[in-house]
Amino acid sequence: MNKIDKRLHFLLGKVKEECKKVKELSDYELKNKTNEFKRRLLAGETTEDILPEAFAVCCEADYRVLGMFPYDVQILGGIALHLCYLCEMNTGEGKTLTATMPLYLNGLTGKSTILVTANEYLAIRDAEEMGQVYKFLGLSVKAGVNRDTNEKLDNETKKDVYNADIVYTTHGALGFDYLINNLVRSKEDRFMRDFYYVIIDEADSVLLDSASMPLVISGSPRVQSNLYGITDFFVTTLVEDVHYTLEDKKVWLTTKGVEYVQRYFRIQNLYGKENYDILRHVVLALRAHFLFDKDIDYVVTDKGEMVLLDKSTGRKLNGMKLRGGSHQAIEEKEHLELSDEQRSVAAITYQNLFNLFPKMSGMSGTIADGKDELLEVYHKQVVVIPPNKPLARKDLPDKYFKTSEEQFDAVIKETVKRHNTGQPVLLIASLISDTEMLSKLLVQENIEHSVLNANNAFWEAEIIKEAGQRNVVTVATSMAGRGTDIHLGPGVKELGGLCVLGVGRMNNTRDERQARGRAGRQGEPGVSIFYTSLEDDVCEILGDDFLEKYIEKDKHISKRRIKKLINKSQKIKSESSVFQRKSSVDYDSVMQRQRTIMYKTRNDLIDGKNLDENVLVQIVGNNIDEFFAKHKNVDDFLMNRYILDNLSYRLKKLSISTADKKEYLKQYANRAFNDKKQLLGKRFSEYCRLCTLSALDEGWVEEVDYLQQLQAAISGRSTAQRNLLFEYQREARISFEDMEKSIKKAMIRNILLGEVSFGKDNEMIILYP
Ligand SMILES: Nc1ncnc2c1ncn2[C@@H]1O[C@H](COP(=O)(O)OP(=O)(O)OP(=O)(O)O)[C@@H](O)[C@H]1O
Repeated sequence: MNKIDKRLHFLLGKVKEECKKVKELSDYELKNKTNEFKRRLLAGETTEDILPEAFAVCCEADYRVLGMFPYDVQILGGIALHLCYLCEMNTGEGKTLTATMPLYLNGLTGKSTILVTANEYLAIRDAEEMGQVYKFLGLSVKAGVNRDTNEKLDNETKKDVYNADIVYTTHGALGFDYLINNLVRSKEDRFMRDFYYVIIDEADSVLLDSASMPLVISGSPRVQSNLYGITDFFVTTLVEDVHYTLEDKKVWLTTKGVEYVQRYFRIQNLYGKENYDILRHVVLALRAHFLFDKDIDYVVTDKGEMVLLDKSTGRKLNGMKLRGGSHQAIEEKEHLELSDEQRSVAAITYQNLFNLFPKMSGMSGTIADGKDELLEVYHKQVVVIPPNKPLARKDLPDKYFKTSEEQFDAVIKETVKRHNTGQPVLLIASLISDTEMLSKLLVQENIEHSVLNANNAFWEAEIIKEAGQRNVVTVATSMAGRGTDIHLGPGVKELGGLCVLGVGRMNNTRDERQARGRAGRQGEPGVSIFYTSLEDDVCEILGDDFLEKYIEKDKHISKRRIKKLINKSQKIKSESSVFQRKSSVDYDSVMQRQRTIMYKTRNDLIDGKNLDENVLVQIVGNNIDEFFAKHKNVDDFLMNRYILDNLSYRLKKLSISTADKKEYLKQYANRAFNDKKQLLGKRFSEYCRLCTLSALDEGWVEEVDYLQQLQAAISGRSTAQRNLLFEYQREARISFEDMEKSIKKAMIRNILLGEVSFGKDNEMIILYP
């Protein structure tokens, strides 16, 4: 037993001792423990000190309210979660109940305690079901999402939600709320407390699979660029390996390609700042043509709309847009009407979101597969909790086929065979098109079945519940592979439990283990088999030409060879995902550093931190110095222009010498500043704060948008000679400095040129220049 396991078992022993004592308490006494714990925490005891007792109280409440007493392994898991490890517990071991203990303990601190689950259905279900326990013990609990995902919660409701002792929500809702909470303009509109403790359910899916897709809040549309059409055509004239290189799902221009762009667009240096827009559009068009495939990455609907597909589940991602112009570039390639290109107002990745929690933990049935990456990126250790009962599921060896035709044929034969005995069968495929094909073949065999590839987690979960009944056949995309609890109907155990048939190699082994994990829950019997072929989506990475050679009609190829090729493809695929995620961490750390500074400054301003007037005067002076540095000859016309644009709408001649123009402007500015100060009296500092906030937001929104685009543009530069990350960091630093300068200008302009009036509650209304 290693050191961590020893500590967990030691604490488990303590909890079990306390459990014996707690059993004797009346309901009233048990509930009263919550107040006692809160008092003791306030008096200086730590959560670790009270862990054994608090866990015991929660176990007893779990039993009295839900009829389930946590097993020892669940208590172990709960302790590991409290100690902020990432916890692997087998699928079906009861992670939902496990989480009640650490959530209760951390909820006692009065600090924000949150559990994020994979979808709205689970968040609402768990808040309701597990919520009964917390309510019984006197803690409040809320779900942070609505049943109807289109219906958004308003800020007042959100305040109520995030003030609850324990919150169940989804990672998406939490991320967006965090961003929205940092866009508010006044203290009263804030609805979130500082983060404290989080448990991430299906942590590998959130921290790894969803990690590189940032959450982005979009604002007003950008003016539509007319470069999409030209660059789209231009890209069709390029020759592979002469003008561009395509490798491992990446594409970039060769030196010859760069020269060709320069000739074609008649520009000197494609990488010069002045040609940034051309570079960006060429890169976008290259990616649209060579990295995005119709019917695999996206579909075009009858209405002529491009809709993205989720590669791991095959779902249509309605309403989801690629960022930084990629969406429009693909629309252009497909000759569709271009949708509005929205500016990014705020963005964050999950990695950075969860790193904001001083205490972060997670659980999943399949997290140990990613343990090295999790340690490297999140500095988090994975702890594997043994199952309560030994696993009785039989995971049979994968079956290998040359073509998808043979593969589907074999799956259907196996389904028919098992179905004839009454055993329930769950077929899980990665792509929507595969589920449709399976369904067609089942109809031909006259087998009744349900197909789950819709976009509604509530509905899905209800149907999948039936999947364990006698004679039931269910076809689903891998979205049914996580978090769904399939109970066996009467007599099914005797038939061997649920049979999971996986169709096609998945992108990583974790998804496969999740799919198998629908069977054999809680030590029940079950069976799983995967059917794979060279035409599986993962094998695409080997290249069409290469594959065609093998798939040719009459050519013989041994099963061993097929197995080798498929294993290799999955390995390449998951390694390239790891690489992509690591590079997205590096890129995002730049934005994270900037965001930390900006949010801190913003929060200080919203919280009423006053600006030092001397500093303001100094900024005015610096702005003027910079103006003179930029313009060698400042004549009267330029001077007046500067005054009108920055200092005052009314030009008046001051009775001081204009011999030293710089000095004259500084005096002018000082007077304007003092006039404003006099006009506003006591409310001057509040006014300055609001003006600064407005300038800050304007600058930051531009920067966020720019960084999003910069990342897209940079990724298309030749990787051979350049360190892309380094270039990105350098350009990001320059743009941050530029932003600081423009914020300083805008804040002074706002202060000196802003028009103030007062509303009926005497609130300040400012019309910014
Ligand atoms: N201590 C317990 N006593 C009795 N039943 C339990 C206990 N713990 C969990 N269960 C039951 O076990 C089932 C599986 O629980 P749950 O869905 O939380 O598993 P899971 O670990 O989240 O699975 P997955 O990894 O698939 O999400 C549920 O039906 C639950 O009611």
